[in-house]
Amino acid sequence: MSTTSPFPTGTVLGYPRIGRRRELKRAVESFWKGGIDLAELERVSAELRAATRDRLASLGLDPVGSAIPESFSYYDQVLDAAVTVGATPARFAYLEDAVGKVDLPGYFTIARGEDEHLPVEMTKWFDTNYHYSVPEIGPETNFHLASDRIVRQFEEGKAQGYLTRPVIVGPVTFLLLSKPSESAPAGFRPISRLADLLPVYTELLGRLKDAGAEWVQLDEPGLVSESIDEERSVVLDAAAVAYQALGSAINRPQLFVAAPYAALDDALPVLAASPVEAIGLDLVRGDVPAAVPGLETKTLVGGVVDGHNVWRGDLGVAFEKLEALSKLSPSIAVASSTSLQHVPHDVNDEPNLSDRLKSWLAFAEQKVGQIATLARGLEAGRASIGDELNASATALADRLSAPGVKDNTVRARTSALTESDFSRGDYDARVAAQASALNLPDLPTTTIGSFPQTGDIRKARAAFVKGDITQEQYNEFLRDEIRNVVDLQEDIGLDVLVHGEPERNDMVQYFAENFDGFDVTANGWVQSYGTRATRPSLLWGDVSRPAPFTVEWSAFTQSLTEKPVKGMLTGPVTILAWSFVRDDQPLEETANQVALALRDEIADLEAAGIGIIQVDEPALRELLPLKVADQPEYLKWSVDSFRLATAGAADATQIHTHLCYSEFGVVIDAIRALDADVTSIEAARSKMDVVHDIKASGFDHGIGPGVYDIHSPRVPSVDEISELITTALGEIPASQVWINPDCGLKTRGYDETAASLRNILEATRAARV
Ligand SMILES: CN1c2c(nc(N)[nH]c2=O)NC[C@@H]1CNc1ccc(C(=O)N[C@@H](CCC(=O)N[C@@H](CCC(=O)N[C@@H](CCC(=O)O)C(=O)O)C(=O)O)C(=O)O)cc1
Ligand SMILES: N[C@@H](CCS)C(=O)O
Ligand SMILES: [Zn+2]
Repeated sequence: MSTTSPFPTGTVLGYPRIGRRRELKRAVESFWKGGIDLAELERVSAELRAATRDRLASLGLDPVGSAIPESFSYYDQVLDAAVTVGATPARFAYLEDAVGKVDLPGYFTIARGEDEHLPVEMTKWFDTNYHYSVPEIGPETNFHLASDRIVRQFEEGKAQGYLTRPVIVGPVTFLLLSKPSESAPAGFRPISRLADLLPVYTELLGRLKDAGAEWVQLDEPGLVSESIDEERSVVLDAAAVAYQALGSAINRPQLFVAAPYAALDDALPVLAASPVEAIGLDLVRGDVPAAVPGLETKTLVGGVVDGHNVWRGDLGVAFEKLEALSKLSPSIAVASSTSLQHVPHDVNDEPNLSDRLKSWLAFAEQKVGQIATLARGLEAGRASIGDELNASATALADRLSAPGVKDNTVRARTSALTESDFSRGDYDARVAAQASALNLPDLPTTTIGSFPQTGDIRKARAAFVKGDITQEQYNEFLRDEIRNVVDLQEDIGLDVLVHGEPERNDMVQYFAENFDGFDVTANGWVQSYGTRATRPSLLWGDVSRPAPFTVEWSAFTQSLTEKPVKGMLTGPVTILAWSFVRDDQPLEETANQVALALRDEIADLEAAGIGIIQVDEPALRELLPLKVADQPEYLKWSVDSFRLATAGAADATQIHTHLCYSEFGVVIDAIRALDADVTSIEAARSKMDVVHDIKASGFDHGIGPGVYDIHSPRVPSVDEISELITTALGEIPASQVWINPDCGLKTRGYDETAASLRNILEATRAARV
C-alpha cells in the first residue's frame, strides 16, 4: 500500500441523495411506472450526483482531497452493499445474470418484491427514522463481487474533476444487520460468514485502488450499538478479524472506518489496534474518548457537527472537542457525526420560516459550511474563525431567550404534575365500563386509521396549500372522502370504524401544524425508505394545543354511523421521534408538554362523544438508546409520557395504541406498561412471531396482532389470514384478541385494500363460530 495522501481536514460522512426537490423519487417512481427508461433514470441520477459533488466543493470541501463522499444510493445503502457482494436472496436468484450480477431493475425488485416473491424486509436503521432493506444470509450465500457500481461512480466523479471518497457499509455491520436466510439451519448467525465475505471487500478495495481512490469509508455503526442481537464479544472479535484482514490487503486505498450514532466504547481499542488509517468518532452522542494504545497512529475524525438534528449548535463547543481530540493523535479532522442523509438540504430553501428561526438552524448545506469553518480553524488556529464562533454563540443565545421557547403557562402545568396524573383507573373496572358502553362482538375487527392517500387527496391538499381552492372546498372534499370510507367499512362489516385520516399530510406533521411550539418546512424532505420521504417538523419551543383539531373530523364521522368511531392521535414519543426536537432541555420535559397537549385533545374527543381513541406509538422502539445503560431512563419517560397523555380518559373510554416498523420483543414490558386497553401491533410480516413474546410477558390487555402485511400490494387470502388468527388464538385467550391489519393503509390502493379487508372479515367470521 503506497498511498500516503492525508485524510481531508473537513468532510461529511454522507449527503442527502434524494435531491433538493426529490428528483430521485420522481425519476425512480416514473421508471417503475414505465414513464422513463433505464437510460433516462441513469442520466437523472448521474446529474444529481454531479450536482452534489459541485455543491459540496463550492461549500468548502476539498474537491481533490477525498473530502467529498460518494454516498449516492438509488434506494438504500444496505441493499447496495448486498448486491455489491452478491448476497441475492435465493428467491431472487432468477434476477442474476450468468456471472451472478443483478442489474438496476433487479435491485429494485429485491427491494419491492414481485408476484409471489416477497420483498426483503425493511427495518429501522439504528435509532433513526430511516429504514434499510434487511439482507438475508445463509450458508448458501455465494459472496462474490457482483457489482462495480461503486467503482463506476468513483470514476464518474473523477471524470468530472473530483477525487471523491467511496462510502460503503462495512462488512461487520453488514452481517450484523442481516437476518438468516429462509434455508439457513436453526441457530445460524450471518456473522459466521465473515471470513467468506472479507475477500469480496478486499477485491472491491483493490478495484477502487486501481481506479485511483485514495481513501475509502467503511460505515460500521454496528460497532457502537449494544442493541444488536449478538454477543458483544462476537462483535468485537468480528471487528478485529475484519480490519486486520482488510488492513493487510496489499492493494488498497487507505481505510476510514466511521462509527456513527454513539460512542465506540470497547470497540475503539479494537480499531486502534488494527491497521486502518482513520477512525470516525461520533462526538455528538459520545465523549472524546480516553487514550488507548495505537490511537496516536490514526487520523481521528471528530464527528462534532450533528448529522441527526438541525440545530446550528455551538461551534465553540465543537471546536473545543476537536482540541481535546488533538491530544490523542497528531492527526485529526472534522466531520459530521453521522451521514447528513437524516437532515434536509438547505435552510435557505424555506420561504415560510422566519429569519429568526432560520438563524438557529443548520440543514445539510449549512452543516457542510460549519465543517469547512472548523477545518479552517484546525489548519489556521482558533482565532482564524473567531467571527464564525461569535456568530454561532450569538444565535444560540438568541434562541435560548426568544419568545415561545419558554412558555410559563406550559411550564407551570408540567411542574405541577403528580403521580396520579400518570395513571388511569383499575383495568377490570375499565373493561366492564367499556363492555357495556361499546357492546363489541368477540374478535372485534378494526383498521389502524389511515385509508389510501390517493393522488386525488394529495392533489386537493396541494391545491388548498397553493390557494387554488378555499378552506371550505377542501373541507367538503375531505368530508366526501370520509363518507366514502365509512360506507366502505360498513359494507365490509368492520366493527370499529375510522375516518381514514384524509386531512393529514403526515401523522406527525399534521400535529405539528396544529400545536404551538412547532414550525413545519416546505421543502425539508428527508428519506424515510426507498422513494418515500417525510418532512420532519421543527420542535423549537414549549408545546401546547391552542384549539381542538381532530374533533371536528371524528365527530363528523361518528355522525355518519351507528358503529363506534375510533378517534386517532399520534403519541408523544412518536411526535418527538419524527420531528427535529429542541436540544436545550431533557426530552422528558418536551415529551410531557406534548403529552399534555394530547391530553387536552382526548378530553375534547370524549366530550364530543368519541368512545374509542387510539394514540399511535410506532416509534417507541425506534428511540430506544443504543447503549443498554441508557435504556431504563428512556423507557421510564417514554412510557410515562404516553400514560400522561391518556390517563385523563374516563374508564368507559377505550384507549388503543398501535406499534409497527420494528422488532418489539425487547420493549414488550414497556408496551405493557403503557396500560392501553387495546394494542394493535405489526405481526403478519413476521408470521405472528411477536405473539410468543406477548404471551411470555403475561400481557393481559386487548391485543390486535396484525393479520395483513400492508407493506405489499398482495391481497392475503382468507386461508392465510385464518392461519394467522389460529396462531394468535393458540397463544392468547380469544377474549383479548382483536383482528386488524399490521398498520395504516395510506400507502395502499383502494382495490387491494377493500379485497384484503373483506378477506379479513371472512376469516374472522369463520373464527368466531
Ligand atoms: C409510518 N411512517 C412514518 C414515519 N415518519 C413519519 N413522519 N410519518 C410516517 O407516516 N416513519 C415510519 C413510517 C415510514 N413510512 C412512510 C410511508 C409513506 C411515506 C410517504 O408516502 N411519504 C410521501 C410524502 C407524504 C407527504 O408528506 N405528503 C404531503 C405532500 C405531498 C406531495 O408530495 N405533494 C406534491 C404535490 C401533490 C400532487 O400533485 O401529487 C408535491 O409537493 O410535489 C401531502 O400529502 O400533503 C412521499 O411521497 O414520499 C413516508 C413514510
Ligand atoms: N394511524 C396511522 C398509524 C401509522 S403507524 C395510520 O393508520 O397510518
Ligand atoms: Zn403503523
